[in-house]
Amino acid sequence: MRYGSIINGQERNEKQRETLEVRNPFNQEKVAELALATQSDLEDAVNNSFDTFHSTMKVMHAHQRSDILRKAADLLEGKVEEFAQTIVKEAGKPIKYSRDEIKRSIQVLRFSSELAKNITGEVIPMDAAIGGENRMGLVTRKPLGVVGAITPFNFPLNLSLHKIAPAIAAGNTIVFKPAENTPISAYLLVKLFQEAGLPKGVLNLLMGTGKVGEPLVTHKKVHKITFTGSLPVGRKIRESAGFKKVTLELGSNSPNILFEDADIESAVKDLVKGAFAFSGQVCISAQRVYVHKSIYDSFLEKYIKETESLTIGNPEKEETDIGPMINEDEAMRAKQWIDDAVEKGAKIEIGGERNGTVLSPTIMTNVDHNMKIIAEEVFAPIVSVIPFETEDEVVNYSNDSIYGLQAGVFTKDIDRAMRVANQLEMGGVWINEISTYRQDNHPYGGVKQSGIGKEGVKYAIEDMTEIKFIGVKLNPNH
Ligand SMILES: NC(=O)c1ccc[n+]([C@@H]2O[C@H](COP(=O)([O-])OP(=O)(O)OC[C@H]3O[C@@H](n4cnc5c(N)ncnc54)[C@H](O)[C@@H]3O)[C@@H](O)[C@H]2O)c1
Ligand SMILES: O=C[C@H](O)CS(=O)(=O)O
Repeated sequence: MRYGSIINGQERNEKQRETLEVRNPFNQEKVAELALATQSDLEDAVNNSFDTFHSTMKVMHAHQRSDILRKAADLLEGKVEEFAQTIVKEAGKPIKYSRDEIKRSIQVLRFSSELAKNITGEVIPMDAAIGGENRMGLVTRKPLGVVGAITPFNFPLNLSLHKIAPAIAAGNTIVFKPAENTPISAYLLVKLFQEAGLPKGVLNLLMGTGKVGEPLVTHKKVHKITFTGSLPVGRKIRESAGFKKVTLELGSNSPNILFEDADIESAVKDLVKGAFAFSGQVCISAQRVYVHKSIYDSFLEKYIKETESLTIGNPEKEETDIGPMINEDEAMRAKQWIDDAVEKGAKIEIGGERNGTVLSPTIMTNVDHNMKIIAEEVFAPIVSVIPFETEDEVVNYSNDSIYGLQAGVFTKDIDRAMRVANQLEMGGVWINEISTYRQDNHPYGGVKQSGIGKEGVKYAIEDMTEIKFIGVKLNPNH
């Protein structure tokens, strides 16, 4: 199948277009061909989104936007398997995790549908200021206009919906540039919205690489860029976006801390999933596990044993826990980071083997903060287990990073849990839960170089609207 951009409801898929192949990361079979967008498609998409904002979207009421989002959720509920199988093929995500992603996506649509009807403002007590008597002050929320949404390969449906659904709820139009390796779910999503009754031009789709992402970021008619992806690209976007609002959801090297009173059995099970789900290609994947020295040996032994029980192989199979990475270059890069750490004195406790795009789940010890597998975002099935002695020490270790997205703290002592949570330089901290856990309705987004702004439907809507003050001077004699 060949997939093209969709602008004002029309697909642009002519034969003479430059194309890009999409290959199944597990077996390298050709899954699809992408008909790439040109500079003139980009102009058309942005202009059409701009015009649609001023015509269609400005007169579309909250209850209509809410209905479309709810209808999209209902339709997606009937297509879980079609979308899940697509993500298996284009991203190599094991089927059970692909289905989880679709189920979360349905919730994102439902939260957005509900919140579309609840975008409220406030009334300011104007007489609180001397001279403010007989005045009324209203704080209202207005949509921004055209939102440019640029998304990554690893949660191609849910992370796209975390931008598109709140943007629609808030009354914006969207130019959507999905990752070039996972364009099919993006295409199906735009079709799903068409079926749900979204007017053409509200959601325009541009197929292509960063080459089409760049001019979207700098375009004068785009009011906001919401980007999820890597730090280097995020940095570029920040520098070139000018006065636009920018949300950046970037990477991390998430720490998880186990104190001596942690429930080891359940932490072990959760941290296997937390480090290795989708081969660690999750921005909040458990990358650093700090374990109190009194339970270190026992934890490590159990952690290795549980990791041994994972099933590695074809992501289409129900029993598969670990499938491929997105491509061979990425698997080679990760393997090289392991080798580099070993050269510097690290030990592989389990894993460390690469077969094409598949890297076996790897636990490392004897690591230090100068190794890439600790200091940088590993984004692969590699986790390091590190002993610590004191609370201060582990807080310092955890904060010794350019990133700060999410962390996990495991202890039965609530005072300690809260003390540590407050000291961690993170966008979010889970207590007795892994860093990798995310619900779609809590604020989500990093500090430091993990990003700017928040998602989680309510918070994305806040970032996709502008506060507008309206003041009225009343005549007390009327
Ligand atoms: N914080 C989060 O919520 C979150 C969630 C998922 C993934 N991520 C991060 O995403 C990364 C992995 O995803 P990826 O490999 O698809 O990321 P990536 O940065 O390579 O690509 C993301 C998107 O940006 C586009 N792009 C590339 N260059 C561009 C440019 N110069 N201008 C505009 N757009 C450009 C790509 O085509 C793609 O659509 C990891 O670093 C991961 O941590 C973060
Ligand atoms: O990859 C990072 C994602 O934000 C994880 S999740 O889809 O939000 O759980």
